[in-house]
Amino acid sequence: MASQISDKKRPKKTKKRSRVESVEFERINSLNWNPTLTEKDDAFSFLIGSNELEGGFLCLEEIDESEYNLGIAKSTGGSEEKGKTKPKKQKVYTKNEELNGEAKGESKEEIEEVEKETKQKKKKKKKKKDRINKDAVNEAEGNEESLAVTDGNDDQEQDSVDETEYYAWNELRLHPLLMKSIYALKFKEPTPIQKACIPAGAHQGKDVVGAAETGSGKTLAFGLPILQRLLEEREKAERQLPENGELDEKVASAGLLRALIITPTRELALQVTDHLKEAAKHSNFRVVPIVGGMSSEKQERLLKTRPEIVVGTPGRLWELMSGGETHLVELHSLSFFVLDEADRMIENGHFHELQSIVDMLPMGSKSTDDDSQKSQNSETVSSVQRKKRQTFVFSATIALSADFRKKLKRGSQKSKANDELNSIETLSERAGMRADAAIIDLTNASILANKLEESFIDCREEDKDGYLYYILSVHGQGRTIVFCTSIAALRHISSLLRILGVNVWTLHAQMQQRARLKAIERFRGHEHGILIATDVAARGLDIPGVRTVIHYQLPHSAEVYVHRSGRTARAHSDGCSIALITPNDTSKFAALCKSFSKDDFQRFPLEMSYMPEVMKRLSLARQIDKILRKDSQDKAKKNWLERSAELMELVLEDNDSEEERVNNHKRKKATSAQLTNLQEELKSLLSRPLQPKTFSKRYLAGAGVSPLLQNQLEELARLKNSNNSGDVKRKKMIVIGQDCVEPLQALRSAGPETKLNLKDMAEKRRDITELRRKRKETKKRLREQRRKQKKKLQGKE
Ligand SMILES: Nc1ncnc2c1ncn2[C@@H]1O[C@H](COP(=O)(O)OP(=O)(O)OP(=O)(O)O)[C@@H](O)[C@H]1O
Repeated sequence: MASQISDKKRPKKTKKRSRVESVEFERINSLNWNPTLTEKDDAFSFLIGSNELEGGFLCLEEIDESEYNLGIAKSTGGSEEKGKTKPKKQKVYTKNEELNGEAKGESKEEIEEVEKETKQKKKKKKKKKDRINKDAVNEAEGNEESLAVTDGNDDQEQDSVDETEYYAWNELRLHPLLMKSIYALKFKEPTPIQKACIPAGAHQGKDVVGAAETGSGKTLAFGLPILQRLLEEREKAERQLPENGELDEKVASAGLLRALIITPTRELALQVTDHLKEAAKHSNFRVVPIVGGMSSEKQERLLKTRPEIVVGTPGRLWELMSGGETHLVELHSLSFFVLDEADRMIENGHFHELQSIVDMLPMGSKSTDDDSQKSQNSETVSSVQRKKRQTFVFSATIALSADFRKKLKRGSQKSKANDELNSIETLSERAGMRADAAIIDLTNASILANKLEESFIDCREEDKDGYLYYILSVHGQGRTIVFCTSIAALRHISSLLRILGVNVWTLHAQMQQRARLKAIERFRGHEHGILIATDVAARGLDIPGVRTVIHYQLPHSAEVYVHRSGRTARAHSDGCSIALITPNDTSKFAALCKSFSKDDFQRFPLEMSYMPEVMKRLSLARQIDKILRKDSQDKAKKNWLERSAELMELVLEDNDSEEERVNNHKRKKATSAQLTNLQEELKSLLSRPLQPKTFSKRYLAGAGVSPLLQNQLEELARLKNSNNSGDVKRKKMIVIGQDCVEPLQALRSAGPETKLNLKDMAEKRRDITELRRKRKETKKRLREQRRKQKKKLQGKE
């Protein structure tokens, strides 16, 4: 309907509108995007409202609207049913239609009611402006009190904000409503990737390829430009309205899908949704996640609320799109297309669906007849808007991908030889990325996060469990994520650690989505939590306070290593990673180091005197685990047999002889007694703190060291170390209060002797190979000599 209106009138109005637009543009550009709302600038106050559709992990986990008061319209998703979710926007459009005399089926009373409501709103708006104005006056009069930035809907949010602390954001000219969110998030300054991407994405309207280290704020680097442009667009249309009284086509496009963000994992999609919701809190844009593992019907209901921004995983998105879900197939209005963790997207398991989604996007500037066909169905958005769709492609490891590395080096020039279909470059181009895209690569040579300290422990395969237990119990401070490559390994260590009394949560792809989210939520809620995860948790998960990442098994690629390690040392924090390296891993590890251009790696400092006690406990735990595993396997087998028999209506007969039954019974009893004994023994060991066999001269360690004693010992260590400054290597004393020292702290306190120079290592390896070759040659020569001598002797005879 809206397009019918504008189509008829457009030719006459174009000139006037473009003049009005240019005046408006000038005015908007001249606006100081300072969050101090003055009467003149405060055109947004009436838009401020709470986004009722709050998501978050738990909301989505349960996703039962009634439990979480989501207020999702159950039937048609019509605006009337949305309740409080988007009332203001909806009313504005109704009014617009009325002004254009095009409103259908609206009675006079309805129109009067709308007018009445609009008047009330204006009154409210004026009240708020007065209040803000008063604040501005206070400020102008030199009142030192910081301005309280409040949400338009409630006065409870009275956190006072000292805007001067946020001056670093000024140059980015973000919308006041976005600045309000930034104050609430307490992000004092933009991160470098945000600084680089916001001008290009938000003000120059460019496509952006962004590469920056893990945890560097990439989500807002694409999220803020999207919100900024949507806000500007809305504001412009709102301002235009009273002047020409005509319905703006972009305003009419609200309620259509404007931004589609695709992430490789469900958890990441939910997290990005949460992050964007926080940023969009005051702008009233709706952000909805569409991910697998949750009921499609419920997600379809979420889509009926017609969110402007959808964040999803390729599988579920494609499932709904190919099923013709209305909101998702109306892509003519899409102005932003984002590939987060783009390099992961082109890997197996994601690519097919993603390609199908990309192929559904209108072709932008390469618009074809086919597109114009589609646009006939599009009621509201002009082809100009379609051509302006922005594409954002982000990842921390994009620069590690061979084809993109080339592109990043070349700048925005187009690739000449790009035959590979499943490359990020091809995918971006198919998604409509323009040749003048801004390419922003802030990754350093090693790609790894700056504040990340890396280390390794070289050990035998059978000792890995022991070292893992050692780190978790001797240095059990802060959150830790232990990464495994296989689910079998994950099950093995989580079972052992639980027997050893270490509380762990697990996360892997075979878990139900609900359980996956619960595990993350619980891990997030525990200051010293331990999460054992496969690589589903490697990308994007943003959990504050993760201090240590342990690679129990090395990942298959350098990219995954970067992302795993990037779960720590995020935002402005530091952290460390520890890789457990067995002899089988050495070549893989060397290749990893090579891809990060790393010269030296640090050995994690171990206090070996703990190991006898560690191994004693571990041996008991392994025996207990074996018995419990066997028992549960037997039970599962029995249950399966019984169930199958029941299904087939058969009666199971016990064919065992009396003697066999007695023996079985005896065996069970003995196993049970053995289990009790082992458990008792382990319990008694666990009741005592883990103690080193002997106190080393260099390390003072032990459980239960009080903070006071810890301080005194540290002071002593400092004194001792400064007295022996000449011979630091031998005499340096480190104080370890068990459970008080984070792995990072232990790593930093360790002397330079733990540094392993990889060049030296490679040289040594070369020397050894050379030595072996020489030995082999000598042996061969000797053998040859002996053979000749033997022949000679035989000839003489
Ligand atoms: N300007 C900022 N100042 C402080 N913290 C910020 C800022 N921007 C984002 N953050 C915080 O930094 C953390 C990491 O952000 P984000 O998840 O966007 O990183 P990322 O670069 O996408 O990481 P990854 O590559 O691992 O996905 C988040 O907790 C986010 O809230």
